[in-house]
Amino acid sequence: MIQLSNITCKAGNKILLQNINARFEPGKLHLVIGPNGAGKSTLLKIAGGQISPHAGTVLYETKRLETMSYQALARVRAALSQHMELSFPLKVWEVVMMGRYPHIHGNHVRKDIRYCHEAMQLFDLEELSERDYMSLSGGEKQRVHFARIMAQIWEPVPGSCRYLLLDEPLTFLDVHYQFQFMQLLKTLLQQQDLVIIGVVHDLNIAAKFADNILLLHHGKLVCSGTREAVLTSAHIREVYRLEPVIYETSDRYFLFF
Ligand SMILES: Nc1ncnc2c1ncn2[C@@H]1O[C@H](COP(=O)(O)OP(=O)(O)OP(=O)(O)O)[C@@H](O)[C@H]1O
Repeated sequence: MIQLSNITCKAGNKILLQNINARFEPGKLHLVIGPNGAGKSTLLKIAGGQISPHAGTVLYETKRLETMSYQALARVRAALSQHMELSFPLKVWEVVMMGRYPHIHGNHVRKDIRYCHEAMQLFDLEELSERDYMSLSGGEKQRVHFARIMAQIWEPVPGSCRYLLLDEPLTFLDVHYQFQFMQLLKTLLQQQDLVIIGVVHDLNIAAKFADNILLLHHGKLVCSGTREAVLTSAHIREVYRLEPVIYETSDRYFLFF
């Protein structure tokens, strides 16, 4: 579980996040939505320990995040950033192996190779394993980074959850891989020690896959909960200045604009 309590974050005089309280339990898919500039990436970076808040606390289970060493954190928490680019020649498997660095003392061992191989299988990357990363398409590169971050937290950690933070993971993916990726997250969540928080822009993706949706606007948490509670006409109008038509049946929930 990750718990954010009374989180406030500023840049100069600008308030990026104001008094955010949120709890991210394992086994559920938590998706953060909100318009451009709402504070979604900032929230994710604070939850992942990449930036520190000006006020408030971040707990990983019962541990305060700032008491964890960088290496201890990197062994349990993997983050996919919005702008991850590598501009030096590496093979695909070498990029995936970078995920294992927090676990490696000296050279990688057989176990690291196996985990990377399994992570690449998960994202259909076996055939690309020897390819130069820089020669890949945007969607292929994105899948390499999925494999890298999964390799980072492949092994369950005794006494701890594992945490996966995904900032706009669906960018670059075609609709097939978008759905495949979201389905895969749901499957991974059957391992009850995984906490997954993602940022997405597509409200229908959030409606279809999220167990818990957090709606941010101007650095404030407007509301959180189920799709029926969060993706209402009133919230969409207030935050996105659009009038949706909502189609709802017992198992489906769509927004049309
Ligand atoms: N270091 C900084 N200095 C000044 N302003 C910043 C800084 N970092 C972020 N901001 C501002 O804070 C606001 C929230 O940024 P953030 O990246 O968290 O938004 P977001 O919801 O992820 O947006 P998007 O959907 O466009 O990616 C934006 O207005 C951004 O310009």
